[in-house]
Amino acid sequence: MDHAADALRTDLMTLTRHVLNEQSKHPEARGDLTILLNHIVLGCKFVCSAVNKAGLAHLIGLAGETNVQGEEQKKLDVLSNQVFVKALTSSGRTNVLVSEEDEEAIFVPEKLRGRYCVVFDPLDGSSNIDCGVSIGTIFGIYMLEAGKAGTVDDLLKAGTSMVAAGYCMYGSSCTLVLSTGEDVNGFTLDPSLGEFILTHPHIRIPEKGKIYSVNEGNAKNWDEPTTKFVEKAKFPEDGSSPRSLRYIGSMVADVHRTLLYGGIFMYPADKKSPNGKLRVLYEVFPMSFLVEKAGGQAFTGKQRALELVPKKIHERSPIFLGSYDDVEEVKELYKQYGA
Ligand SMILES: O=P(O)(O)OC[C@H]1O[C@](O)(COP(=O)(O)O)[C@@H](O)[C@@H]1O
Ligand SMILES: [Mg+2]
Ligand SMILES: [Mg+2]
Repeated sequence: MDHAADALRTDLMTLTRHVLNEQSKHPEARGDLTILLNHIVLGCKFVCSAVNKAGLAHLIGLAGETNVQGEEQKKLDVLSNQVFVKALTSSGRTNVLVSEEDEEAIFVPEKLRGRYCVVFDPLDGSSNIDCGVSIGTIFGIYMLEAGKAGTVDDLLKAGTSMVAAGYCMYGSSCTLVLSTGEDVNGFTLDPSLGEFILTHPHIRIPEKGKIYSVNEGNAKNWDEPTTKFVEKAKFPEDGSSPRSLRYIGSMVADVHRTLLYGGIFMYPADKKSPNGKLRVLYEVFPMSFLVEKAGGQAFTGKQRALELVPKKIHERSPIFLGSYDDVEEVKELYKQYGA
């Protein structure tokens, strides 16, 4: 038997094939989610190619506009948003869209309308664009009843109602991490083939980590549980080695490392930002979904992150996510010291 050829047949899995395999587990499925995911993947490939060329093509610069968060938009933010709105709308499978870059929700015209709602951050970590550090796209998917014209209320629901979530990281390689509700799998883009290949099957986050990830520049404004956690990470009381600090400042990259190596990523509340910085719908929920599916936990300082019910589409929340034991420690500290 030709073992090499056999290994190739069984081990080489493209993202397209993987999504079709997932679909086949649901005999009633009509392939709508598969088509939608294909369009998201197309958007990711497009943005990846733009990110790779950005420095060369003088694409980077100010677009002369500000987004709904009051931040200056880079051209790449604008371009990524346009790419995803087009990719999602033209899939013919979406209904209501919420993007970080658009103040209002987008309602897909009736002739293109499908049953999925998508929330997304088209370009996450935008302060890192100019220095070539990893950035990404984050998305979460909800399903409506068939034939229904969605409203914003269909998205103001607990994160537990998402049916799929993922992110694509534009870094030293382009990596897409996806969960359609069971396990979490990572795919790396082979740029010459133009295919995402399964490189990280069944991602499981280590139960306990040795890394903590937080913007320590905000430390003077933190609440007591966050301060205590970081103090213990640096000066362990049990004589163990201190944990390492890693903070990239792109949520996608910081969460990706946390998923693979373990540890905790946090963007806590502080005196200046009592709701933290990260947005519930298209940052906190999709990442919490992936971390939970990989065996970790996600906590807001008050509750399980996915049980939060947002009141506004651009709402923010504090977040602590990562290895099960590390998040458990944070939960204990909130019990002990309160917020
Ligand atoms: O610079 P800070 O305050 O540490 O914030 C970093 C966080 O802000 C973000 O860049 C916000 O995302 P956007 O770039 O999509 O606005 C996250 O990716 C990151 O975790
Ligand atoms: Mg973001
Ligand atoms: Mg963004």
